[in-house]
Amino acid sequence: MKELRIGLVGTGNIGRTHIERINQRLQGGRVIACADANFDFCKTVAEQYGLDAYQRGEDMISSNDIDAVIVATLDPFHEQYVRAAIQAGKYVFCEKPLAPEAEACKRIVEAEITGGKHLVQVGFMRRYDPGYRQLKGLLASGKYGLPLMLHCAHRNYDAPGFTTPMSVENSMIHEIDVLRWLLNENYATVEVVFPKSTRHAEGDLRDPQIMYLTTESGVRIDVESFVNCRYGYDIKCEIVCEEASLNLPEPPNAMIRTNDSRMTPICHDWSERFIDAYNIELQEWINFCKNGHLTGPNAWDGYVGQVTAKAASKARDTQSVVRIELESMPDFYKK
Ligand SMILES: NC(=O)c1ccc[n+]([C@@H]2O[C@H](COP(=O)([O-])OP(=O)(O)OC[C@H]3O[C@@H](n4cnc5c(N)ncnc54)[C@H](O)[C@@H]3O)[C@@H](O)[C@H]2O)c1
Ligand SMILES: O[C@H]1[C@H](O)[C@@H](O)[C@H](O)[C@@H](O)[C@H]1O
Repeated sequence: MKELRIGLVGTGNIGRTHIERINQRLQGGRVIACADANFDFCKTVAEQYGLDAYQRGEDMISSNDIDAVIVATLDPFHEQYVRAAIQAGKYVFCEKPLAPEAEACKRIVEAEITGGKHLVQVGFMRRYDPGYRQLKGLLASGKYGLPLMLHCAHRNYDAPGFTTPMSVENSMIHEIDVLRWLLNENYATVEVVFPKSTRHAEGDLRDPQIMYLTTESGVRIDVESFVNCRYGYDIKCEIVCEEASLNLPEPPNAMIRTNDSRMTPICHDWSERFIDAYNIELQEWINFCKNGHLTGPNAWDGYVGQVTAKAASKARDTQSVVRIELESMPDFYKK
């Protein structure tokens, strides 16, 4: 295959950044078509980037002009397009979460198994972030003893329209996935507690929230989600091991001395903070689609994430510690 011809559904914020990175920076693939429920906007995006515009995502996905699909719509609409891609036998990269509900993720898993081919990759881009990859390498080296505790924070400058469940399902889902990948084990229990809420939280939103996870081997994790922190985009991860504390590196920035102070700027949002991770994940996805072998986060990882998120929702609503019940991984995903 010369160039992977990609159709993208969902031309919003991240959809457009993916079009730009694939068509202007990455190799071996090209977004040639797009679709969006807001068709007028979709046409302006198509015109800007020289793409074909489709009113219905399903029509684009089944078109013979398309080899592979990217889904970047709002979360509740991922399932319909991922399943349309599976139906058409096409590789599909779905932005996280695979779907907001565990049941929807399970339907995707079942459809993929029925189709008999690994087609789905989930946009858990932190697995590709050079900093998290360093942490994974340090843990694997065995030099620092076993991990015992993790202290994490996930802060967004703001999050218009966010609801209390979204802090887990849409935001902390990144930690749920990347920490399971880092530690190479599943979770056993989850609890969610609420500190005092910020005055910047809209409507009924409880913000910040703290999620406590324990893994099957007993590692204890705390993750703070603060989606209206109002100072920037800040992602922290400290892994306390038997003989060391391992810390996620921050993107480098020059320190500025000015106005009687020292200042080091930080990122404003995810698009700056994880730019390398997005580039690496999509370049690898294009390469793997072309040689017919996906290795990134799969539909089962997406499902496990939402089973954990569902347990977290129950823990939040009941203010109790909830056991995470996960069936064993199907053989299909062990290959
Ligand atoms: N990996 C990351 O760090 C990251 C970062 C940002 C967003 N995301 C994910 O990407 C997705 C999009 O987020 P965003 O910030 O770009 O949102 P956005 O609101 O900017 O864009 C969403 C787009 O989906 C379109 N849409 C809504 N319903 C649709 C439907 N039924 N069919 C087709 N199109 C539909 C909207 O018209 C809009 O253009 C979300 O799932 C989000 O969780 C991931
Ligand atoms: O909390 C946000 C995360 O920090 C980003 O990485 C995106 O996933 C975005 O969709 C979330 O709302």
